[in-house]
Amino acid sequence: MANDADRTIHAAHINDIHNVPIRILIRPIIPVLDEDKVNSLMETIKDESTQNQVPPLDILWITGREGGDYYYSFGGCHRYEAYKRLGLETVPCKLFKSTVDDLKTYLGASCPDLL
Ligand SMILES: Nc1ncnc2c1ncn2[C@@H]1O[C@H](COP(=O)(O)OP(=O)(O)OP(=O)(O)O)[C@@H](O)[C@H]1O
Repeated sequence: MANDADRTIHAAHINDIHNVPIRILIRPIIPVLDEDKVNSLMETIKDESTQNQVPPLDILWITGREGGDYYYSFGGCHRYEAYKRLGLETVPCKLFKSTVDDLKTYLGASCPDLL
């Protein structure tokens, strides 16, 4: 049985991991990165025997008024950067179906008008 302490609140009941194209992820927050950590993660991800040690990113999946899908990503800054620098097309993600109200709790007045 999985250890609940290893899971975030968002992903606690979501088990499916999807390979999501990195180009469709919306990341509104500019991270402050620890370069050593990004490099170390790149090494771990590159090696097939260790890449499963890196947990998937948690994504807020929001459907807009016109039916479009928006994939917001907040945490996982170092993992995201490592996948991006490796030139990988997709990133393992857990999708959490969310609403614009959820998004507002992250973005406040910067929240886009999706609904
Ligand atoms: N070489 C590695 N360096 C750092 N973390 C690693 C490495 N290999 C596996 N991991 C795992 O990857 C995850 C990294 O998550 P962590 O919260 O530290 O950073 P992040 O979420 O990518 O960035 P941030 O917390 O800044 O948004 C951890 O679960 C850690 O155990």
